[in-house]
Amino acid sequence: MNLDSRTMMVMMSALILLFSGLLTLAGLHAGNTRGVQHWALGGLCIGLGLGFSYPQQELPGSSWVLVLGATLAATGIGLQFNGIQAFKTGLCNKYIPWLLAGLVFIQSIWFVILHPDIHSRVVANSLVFALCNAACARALFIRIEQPLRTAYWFTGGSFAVVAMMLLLRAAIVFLSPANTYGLFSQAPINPATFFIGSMAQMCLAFGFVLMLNYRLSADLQKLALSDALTGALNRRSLEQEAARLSARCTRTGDALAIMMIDVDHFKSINDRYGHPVGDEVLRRLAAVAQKTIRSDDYFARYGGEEFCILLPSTIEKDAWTLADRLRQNYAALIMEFGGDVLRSTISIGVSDSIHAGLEFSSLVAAADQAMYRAKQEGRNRVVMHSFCLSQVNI
Ligand SMILES: Nc1nc2c(ncn2[C@@H]2O[C@H](COP(=O)(O)OP(=O)(O)OP(=O)(O)O)[C@@H](O)[C@H]2O)c(=O)[nH]1
Repeated sequence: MNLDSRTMMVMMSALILLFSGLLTLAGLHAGNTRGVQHWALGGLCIGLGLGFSYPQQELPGSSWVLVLGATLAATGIGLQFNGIQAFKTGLCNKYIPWLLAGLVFIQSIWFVILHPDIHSRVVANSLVFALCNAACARALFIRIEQPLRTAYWFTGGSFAVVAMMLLLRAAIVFLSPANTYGLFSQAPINPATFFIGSMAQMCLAFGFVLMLNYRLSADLQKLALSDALTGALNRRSLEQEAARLSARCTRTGDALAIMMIDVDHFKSINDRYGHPVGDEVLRRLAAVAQKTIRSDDYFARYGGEEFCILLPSTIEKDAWTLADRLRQNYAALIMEFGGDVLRSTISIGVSDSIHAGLEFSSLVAAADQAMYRAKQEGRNRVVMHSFCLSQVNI
Protein backbone atom coordinates (compact mmCIF):
# COMPACT_ATOMS: atom_id res chain seq x y z
CA MET A 1 0.00 0.00 0.00
CA ASN A 2 1.45 3.35 -1.05
CA LEU A 3 0.36 6.23 1.14
CA ASP A 4 1.02 9.69 -0.22
CA SER A 5 3.35 11.54 2.18
CA ARG A 6 2.48 15.02 0.92
CA THR A 7 -1.26 14.54 1.41
CA MET A 8 -0.64 13.04 4.85
CA MET A 9 1.58 15.95 5.80
CA VAL A 10 -1.10 18.48 4.81
CA MET A 11 -3.70 16.42 6.70
CA MET A 12 -1.51 16.30 9.78
CA SER A 13 -0.91 20.04 9.66
CA ALA A 14 -4.66 20.71 9.23
CA LEU A 15 -5.48 18.32 12.10
CA ILE A 16 -3.08 20.08 14.46
CA LEU A 17 -4.51 23.50 13.52
CA LEU A 18 -7.99 22.16 14.15
CA PHE A 19 -6.97 20.83 17.59
CA SER A 20 -5.35 24.14 18.39
CA GLY A 21 -8.75 25.78 17.78
CA LEU A 22 -10.44 23.12 19.92
CA LEU A 23 -8.02 23.78 22.80
CA THR A 24 -8.59 27.53 22.46
CA LEU A 25 -12.34 26.95 22.82
CA ALA A 26 -11.78 24.57 25.76
CA GLY A 27 -9.48 27.17 27.38
CA LEU A 28 -12.20 29.83 27.19
CA HIS A 29 -14.25 27.87 29.74
CA ALA A 30 -11.32 26.70 31.84
CA GLY A 31 -11.42 29.67 34.24
CA ASN A 32 -7.95 30.25 35.62
CA THR A 33 -6.53 26.83 34.69
CA ARG A 34 -3.02 27.59 33.46
CA GLY A 35 -1.36 25.94 30.47
CA VAL A 36 -4.30 25.56 28.08
CA GLN A 37 -3.42 28.72 26.11
CA HIS A 38 0.17 27.45 25.82
CA TRP A 39 -1.09 24.17 24.32
CA ALA A 40 -3.38 25.98 21.87
CA LEU A 41 -0.65 28.40 20.76
CA GLY A 42 1.86 25.53 20.63
CA GLY A 43 -0.51 23.56 18.38
CA LEU A 44 -0.95 26.59 16.12
CA CYS A 45 2.84 26.96 15.75
CA ILE A 46 3.38 23.23 15.08
CA GLY A 47 0.50 23.11 12.56
CA LEU A 48 1.78 26.18 10.69
CA GLY A 49 5.37 24.92 10.90
CA LEU A 50 4.41 21.62 9.26
CA GLY A 51 2.38 23.48 6.65
CA PHE A 52 5.37 25.68 5.81
CA SER A 53 7.55 22.59 5.37
CA TYR A 54 5.25 21.33 2.64
CA PRO A 55 6.76 23.14 -0.41
CA GLN A 56 10.25 21.86 0.58
CA GLN A 57 12.90 23.29 -1.71
CA GLU A 58 10.92 23.23 -4.92
CA LEU A 59 9.77 26.84 -5.08
CA PRO A 60 12.05 29.91 -5.16
CA GLY A 61 12.63 31.17 -1.62
CA SER A 62 11.16 28.01 -0.12
CA SER A 63 14.43 27.29 1.70
CA TRP A 64 13.67 30.18 4.04
CA VAL A 65 10.08 28.99 4.40
CA LEU A 66 11.50 25.62 5.44
CA VAL A 67 13.72 27.30 8.06
CA LEU A 68 10.73 29.27 9.29
CA GLY A 69 8.60 26.10 9.43
CA ALA A 70 11.11 24.14 11.52
CA THR A 71 11.62 27.14 13.84
CA LEU A 72 7.87 27.56 14.31
CA ALA A 73 7.43 23.86 15.06
CA ALA A 74 10.23 24.03 17.68
CA THR A 75 8.59 27.07 19.28
CA GLY A 76 5.34 25.12 19.35
CA ILE A 77 6.74 22.09 21.16
CA GLY A 78 8.48 24.45 23.62
CA LEU A 79 5.13 26.13 24.28
CA GLN A 80 3.46 22.76 24.81
CA PHE A 81 6.19 21.80 27.31
CA ASN A 82 5.62 25.10 29.12
CA GLY A 83 1.89 24.46 29.08
CA ILE A 84 2.42 21.13 30.84
CA GLN A 85 4.64 22.76 33.48
CA ALA A 86 2.19 25.63 33.99
CA PHE A 87 -0.74 23.21 34.21
CA LYS A 88 1.04 21.03 36.79
CA THR A 89 2.88 23.60 38.91
CA GLY A 90 1.55 27.02 37.88
CA LEU A 91 5.10 27.98 36.82
CA CYS A 92 7.11 27.67 33.64
CA ASN A 93 10.33 29.00 32.15
CA LYS A 94 9.25 31.42 29.42
CA TYR A 95 12.65 31.25 27.71
CA ILE A 96 12.33 27.55 26.76
CA PRO A 97 10.34 28.11 23.50
CA TRP A 98 12.77 30.89 22.49
CA LEU A 99 15.80 28.72 23.21
CA LEU A 100 14.41 25.85 21.18
CA ALA A 101 13.43 28.20 18.36
CA GLY A 102 16.98 29.63 18.35
CA LEU A 103 18.58 26.19 18.31
CA VAL A 104 16.42 24.86 15.46
CA PHE A 105 16.75 28.14 13.53
CA ILE A 106 20.58 27.91 13.57
CA GLN A 107 20.48 24.20 12.76
CA SER A 108 18.08 24.77 9.84
CA ILE A 109 20.11 27.69 8.46
CA TRP A 110 23.13 25.38 8.49
CA PHE A 111 21.53 22.36 6.85
CA VAL A 112 19.12 24.19 4.50
CA ILE A 113 20.94 27.36 3.39
CA LEU A 114 24.67 27.11 4.16
CA HIS A 115 25.35 23.39 3.63
CA PRO A 116 22.16 21.95 2.10
CA ASP A 117 22.01 18.32 3.20
CA ILE A 118 18.59 16.73 3.59
CA HIS A 119 20.05 13.60 5.23
CA SER A 120 21.72 15.43 8.08
CA ARG A 121 18.82 17.86 8.43
CA VAL A 122 16.25 15.09 8.87
CA VAL A 123 18.48 13.25 11.37
CA ALA A 124 19.21 16.43 13.37
CA ASN A 125 15.59 17.66 13.35
CA SER A 126 14.24 14.20 14.24
CA LEU A 127 16.65 13.98 17.16
CA VAL A 128 15.82 17.46 18.49
CA PHE A 129 12.06 16.92 18.19
CA ALA A 130 12.35 13.41 19.69
CA LEU A 131 14.11 14.88 22.73
CA CYS A 132 11.48 17.64 23.05
CA ASN A 133 8.64 15.10 22.92
CA ALA A 134 10.46 12.87 25.41
CA ALA A 135 10.83 15.88 27.75
CA CYS A 136 7.07 16.53 27.50
CA ALA A 137 6.36 12.85 28.24
CA ARG A 138 8.70 12.93 31.25
CA ALA A 139 7.09 16.12 32.58
CA LEU A 140 3.74 14.33 32.48
CA PHE A 141 4.95 11.04 34.01
CA ILE A 142 6.58 12.58 37.12
CA ARG A 143 4.84 13.95 40.22
CA ILE A 144 1.37 12.79 39.16
CA GLU A 145 -1.68 14.15 41.02
CA GLN A 146 -3.85 11.16 41.87
CA PRO A 147 -7.18 12.20 40.28
CA LEU A 148 -5.45 13.08 36.99
CA ARG A 149 -3.35 9.92 36.76
CA THR A 150 -5.13 8.41 33.72
CA ALA A 151 -5.12 11.67 31.78
CA TYR A 152 -1.40 12.24 32.47
CA TRP A 153 -0.48 8.70 31.45
CA PHE A 154 -2.54 8.95 28.28
CA THR A 155 -1.05 12.30 27.19
CA GLY A 156 2.47 11.36 28.31
CA GLY A 157 2.15 8.05 26.43
CA SER A 158 1.19 9.93 23.25
CA PHE A 159 4.26 12.18 23.56
CA ALA A 160 6.42 9.08 24.18
CA VAL A 161 5.08 7.43 21.00
CA VAL A 162 5.97 10.54 18.96
CA ALA A 163 9.44 10.63 20.58
CA MET A 164 10.10 6.95 19.77
CA MET A 165 8.84 7.32 16.22
CA LEU A 166 11.15 10.32 15.62
CA LEU A 167 14.10 8.42 17.11
CA LEU A 168 13.39 5.52 14.77
CA ARG A 169 13.17 7.93 11.84
CA ALA A 170 16.52 9.49 12.81
CA ALA A 171 18.11 6.03 13.02
CA ILE A 172 16.66 4.80 9.68
CA VAL A 173 17.65 7.95 7.79
CA PHE A 174 21.10 7.95 9.42
CA LEU A 175 21.69 4.34 8.30
CA SER A 176 20.35 4.75 4.76
CA PRO A 177 22.93 5.40 1.99
CA ALA A 178 23.72 9.05 1.19
CA ASN A 179 21.55 10.80 -1.45
CA THR A 180 18.88 8.10 -1.34
CA TYR A 181 16.58 9.80 1.11
CA GLY A 182 14.16 12.65 0.47
CA LEU A 183 11.16 13.73 2.47
CA PHE A 184 8.82 12.74 -0.32
CA SER A 185 10.70 9.67 -1.50
CA GLN A 186 8.93 6.32 -1.31
CA ALA A 187 10.79 5.25 1.86
CA PRO A 188 8.17 3.61 4.11
CA ILE A 189 9.37 5.63 7.11
CA ASN A 190 7.77 8.78 5.59
CA PRO A 191 4.12 7.72 5.42
CA ALA A 192 4.61 5.78 8.68
CA THR A 193 5.88 8.96 10.39
CA PHE A 194 2.94 11.03 9.18
CA PHE A 195 0.39 8.34 9.95
CA ILE A 196 1.61 7.72 13.50
CA GLY A 197 2.20 11.47 13.92
CA SER A 198 -1.40 12.28 12.96
CA MET A 199 -2.79 9.61 15.29
CA ALA A 200 -0.53 10.82 18.11
CA GLN A 201 -1.61 14.44 17.54
CA MET A 202 -5.24 13.36 17.88
CA CYS A 203 -4.39 11.52 21.09
CA LEU A 204 -2.43 14.54 22.38
CA ALA A 205 -5.34 16.91 21.79
CA PHE A 206 -7.70 14.40 23.41
CA GLY A 207 -5.23 13.97 26.30
CA PHE A 208 -4.99 17.72 26.91
CA VAL A 209 -8.77 18.05 26.93
CA LEU A 210 -8.97 15.01 29.25
CA MET A 211 -6.43 16.61 31.63
CA LEU A 212 -8.42 19.83 31.63
CA ASN A 213 -11.65 17.96 32.21
CA TYR A 214 -10.21 15.93 35.11
CA ARG A 215 -8.72 19.08 36.67
CA LEU A 216 -12.03 20.99 36.44
CA SER A 217 -13.98 18.12 37.95
CA ALA A 218 -11.37 17.69 40.74
CA ASP A 219 -11.61 21.45 41.44
CA LEU A 220 -15.41 21.25 41.50
CA GLN A 221 -15.30 18.31 43.89
CA LYS A 222 -12.89 20.21 46.13
CA LEU A 223 -15.19 23.25 46.06
CA ALA A 224 -18.19 21.11 46.97
CA LEU A 225 -16.33 19.65 49.95
CA SER A 226 -14.60 22.75 51.30
CA ASP A 227 -15.59 26.02 52.89
CA ALA A 228 -15.15 28.92 50.47
CA LEU A 229 -13.97 31.41 53.11
CA THR A 230 -11.35 29.41 54.98
CA GLY A 231 -10.54 26.46 52.70
CA ALA A 232 -11.32 24.09 55.60
CA LEU A 233 -13.60 21.10 55.01
CA ASN A 234 -17.28 22.02 55.08
CA ARG A 235 -19.81 20.41 57.36
CA ARG A 236 -21.00 17.94 54.76
CA SER A 237 -17.54 16.52 54.10
CA LEU A 238 -16.80 16.53 57.84
CA GLU A 239 -19.85 14.34 58.40
CA GLN A 240 -18.70 12.01 55.60
CA GLU A 241 -15.21 11.75 57.10
CA ALA A 242 -16.69 11.20 60.57
CA ALA A 243 -18.82 8.30 59.30
CA ARG A 244 -15.76 6.76 57.64
CA LEU A 245 -13.59 7.21 60.74
CA SER A 246 -16.30 5.82 63.07
CA ALA A 247 -16.55 2.69 60.91
CA ARG A 248 -12.76 2.31 60.97
CA CYS A 249 -12.57 2.81 64.76
CA THR A 250 -15.34 0.25 65.28
CA ARG A 251 -13.23 -2.23 63.32
CA THR A 252 -9.86 -1.42 64.89
CA GLY A 253 -10.96 -0.44 68.41
CA ASP A 254 -9.06 2.88 68.07
CA ALA A 255 -10.23 6.02 69.87
CA LEU A 256 -11.50 9.07 67.95
CA ALA A 257 -11.17 12.50 69.53
CA ILE A 258 -12.95 15.73 68.61
CA MET A 259 -12.39 19.45 69.25
CA MET A 260 -15.04 22.15 68.93
CA ILE A 261 -13.47 25.59 68.61
CA ASP A 262 -15.30 28.90 68.97
CA VAL A 263 -13.89 32.43 68.58
CA ASP A 264 -14.41 34.49 71.73
CA HIS A 265 -16.51 37.66 71.42
CA PHE A 266 -16.55 37.36 67.67
CA LYS A 267 -19.69 39.46 67.41
CA SER A 268 -17.87 42.42 68.93
CA ILE A 269 -14.98 41.95 66.42
CA ASN A 270 -17.53 42.20 63.61
CA ASP A 271 -19.27 45.15 65.23
CA ARG A 272 -16.06 47.06 65.88
CA TYR A 273 -13.98 46.34 62.76
CA GLY A 274 -16.60 45.26 60.24
CA HIS A 275 -17.46 41.91 58.61
CA PRO A 276 -14.50 41.82 56.16
CA VAL A 277 -12.11 41.97 59.14
CA GLY A 278 -14.20 39.29 60.88
CA ASP A 279 -13.82 37.12 57.79
CA GLU A 280 -10.05 37.67 57.77
CA VAL A 281 -9.88 36.69 61.47
CA LEU A 282 -11.60 33.40 60.59
CA ARG A 283 -9.11 32.83 57.75
CA ARG A 284 -6.16 33.47 60.10
CA LEU A 285 -7.58 31.08 62.69
CA ALA A 286 -7.98 28.44 59.97
CA ALA A 287 -4.35 28.98 58.90
CA VAL A 288 -3.06 28.61 62.48
CA ALA A 289 -5.16 25.49 63.02
CA GLN A 290 -3.97 23.88 59.76
CA LYS A 291 -0.37 24.49 60.82
CA THR A 292 -0.90 23.13 64.33
CA ILE A 293 -2.71 19.88 63.61
CA ARG A 294 -1.29 16.69 62.10
CA SER A 295 -1.72 15.87 58.43
CA ASP A 296 -4.16 13.03 59.17
CA ASP A 297 -6.46 15.18 61.33
CA TYR A 298 -9.61 16.66 59.77
CA PHE A 299 -10.19 20.38 60.18
CA ALA A 300 -13.62 21.74 59.25
CA ARG A 301 -15.75 24.83 59.58
CA TYR A 302 -18.78 23.63 61.50
CA GLY A 303 -20.76 26.85 61.03
CA GLY A 304 -20.37 30.62 61.64
CA GLU A 305 -17.30 31.16 63.85
CA GLU A 306 -17.28 27.56 65.06
CA PHE A 307 -14.71 25.01 63.83
CA CYS A 308 -14.33 21.31 64.45
CA ILE A 309 -11.32 19.01 64.33
CA LEU A 310 -11.51 15.21 64.20
CA LEU A 311 -8.41 13.45 65.50
CA PRO A 312 -8.12 9.77 64.57
CA SER A 313 -6.33 7.40 67.00
CA THR A 314 -6.33 10.07 69.74
CA ILE A 315 -7.69 10.11 73.29
CA GLU A 316 -9.22 13.11 75.07
CA LYS A 317 -6.10 13.92 77.13
CA ASP A 318 -3.85 14.09 74.06
CA ALA A 319 -6.50 16.11 72.21
CA TRP A 320 -6.47 18.54 75.13
CA THR A 321 -2.69 19.02 74.80
CA LEU A 322 -3.00 19.73 71.06
CA ALA A 323 -6.00 22.02 71.62
CA ASP A 324 -4.12 24.03 74.24
CA ARG A 325 -1.19 24.44 71.83
CA LEU A 326 -3.63 25.69 69.19
CA ARG A 327 -5.24 28.07 71.71
CA GLN A 328 -1.82 29.50 72.65
CA ASN A 329 -0.67 29.82 69.01
CA TYR A 330 -3.83 31.71 68.12
CA ALA A 331 -3.72 33.96 71.19
CA ALA A 332 -0.13 34.89 70.32
CA LEU A 333 -1.16 36.03 66.83
CA ILE A 334 -0.99 39.80 66.35
CA MET A 335 -3.30 40.86 63.51
CA GLU A 336 -3.07 44.31 61.97
CA PHE A 337 -5.91 45.83 59.98
CA GLY A 338 -5.48 49.36 58.62
CA GLY A 339 -3.36 50.52 61.57
CA ASP A 340 -5.51 48.77 64.20
CA VAL A 341 -3.89 45.93 66.12
CA LEU A 342 -6.26 43.09 66.90
CA ARG A 343 -5.74 40.11 69.18
CA SER A 344 -8.33 37.46 69.63
CA THR A 345 -8.79 34.24 71.62
CA ILE A 346 -10.65 30.97 71.23
CA SER A 347 -12.42 28.57 73.57
CA ILE A 348 -12.18 24.84 72.87
CA GLY A 349 -14.09 21.82 74.08
CA VAL A 350 -12.62 18.34 73.59
CA SER A 351 -14.02 14.87 73.88
CA ASP A 352 -13.38 11.38 72.59
CA SER A 353 -15.19 8.21 71.62
CA ILE A 354 -14.27 6.55 74.95
CA HIS A 355 -16.46 9.09 76.82
CA ALA A 356 -19.04 10.03 74.18
CA GLY A 357 -19.27 6.99 71.88
CA LEU A 358 -18.54 6.80 68.17
CA GLU A 359 -21.74 8.52 66.94
CA PHE A 360 -20.73 11.82 65.33
CA SER A 361 -23.70 13.69 66.84
CA SER A 362 -22.85 12.53 70.37
CA LEU A 363 -19.17 13.44 69.90
CA VAL A 364 -20.18 16.93 68.74
CA ALA A 365 -22.68 17.32 71.60
CA ALA A 366 -20.04 16.32 74.16
CA ALA A 367 -17.36 18.64 72.76
CA ASP A 368 -19.93 21.46 72.46
CA GLN A 369 -20.88 21.01 76.10
CA ALA A 370 -17.18 21.27 77.07
CA MET A 371 -16.75 24.32 74.84
CA TYR A 372 -19.69 26.15 76.50
CA ARG A 373 -18.14 25.28 79.82
CA ALA A 374 -14.90 26.94 78.65
CA LYS A 375 -16.92 30.06 77.75
CA GLN A 376 -18.59 30.08 81.16
CA GLU A 377 -15.27 29.75 82.93
CA GLY A 378 -13.93 32.92 81.33
CA ARG A 379 -13.04 31.94 77.68
CA ASN A 380 -9.54 31.52 76.17
CA ARG A 381 -9.27 28.01 77.60
CA VAL A 382 -9.65 24.32 76.75
CA VAL A 383 -12.06 22.09 78.68
CA MET A 384 -12.37 18.29 78.48
CA HIS A 385 -15.81 16.73 78.33
CA SER A 386 -14.81 14.25 81.05
CA PHE A 387 -14.25 17.26 83.32
CA CYS A 388 -17.90 18.33 82.79
CA LEU A 389 -19.04 14.77 83.56
CA SER A 390 -17.01 14.62 86.78
CA GLN A 391 -18.52 17.98 87.86
CA VAL A 392 -22.05 16.59 87.31
CA ASN A 393 -21.26 13.49 89.36
CA ILE A 394 -19.98 15.46 92.40
N1 LIG B 1 -17.48 38.09 59.64
C1 LIG B 1 -18.20 36.97 59.78
N2 LIG B 1 -19.00 36.85 60.85
C2 LIG B 1 -19.69 35.71 61.02
C3 LIG B 1 -19.61 34.66 60.09
N3 LIG B 1 -20.40 33.66 60.53
C4 LIG B 1 -20.97 34.08 61.68
N4 LIG B 1 -20.56 35.32 62.00
C5 LIG B 1 -20.90 36.15 63.15
O1 LIG B 1 -20.36 35.57 64.31
C6 LIG B 1 -21.05 36.14 65.43
C7 LIG B 1 -21.20 35.09 66.49
O2 LIG B 1 -21.56 35.75 67.64
P1 LIG B 1 -22.07 35.03 68.96
O3 LIG B 1 -22.62 33.67 68.60
O4 LIG B 1 -23.00 35.96 69.65
O5 LIG B 1 -20.82 34.76 69.78
P2 LIG B 1 -19.58 35.65 70.22
O6 LIG B 1 -19.76 37.10 69.99
O7 LIG B 1 -18.40 35.04 69.56
O8 LIG B 1 -19.51 35.42 71.75
P3 LIG B 1 -18.98 34.15 72.52
O9 LIG B 1 -19.03 32.99 71.56
O10 LIG B 1 -19.93 33.97 73.65
O11 LIG B 1 -17.60 34.45 72.95
C8 LIG B 1 -22.37 36.67 64.87
O12 LIG B 1 -22.35 38.08 64.96
C9 LIG B 1 -22.37 36.23 63.41
O13 LIG B 1 -22.97 37.20 62.59
C10 LIG B 1 -18.76 34.84 58.97
O14 LIG B 1 -18.60 33.97 58.10
N5 LIG B 1 -18.08 35.99 58.85
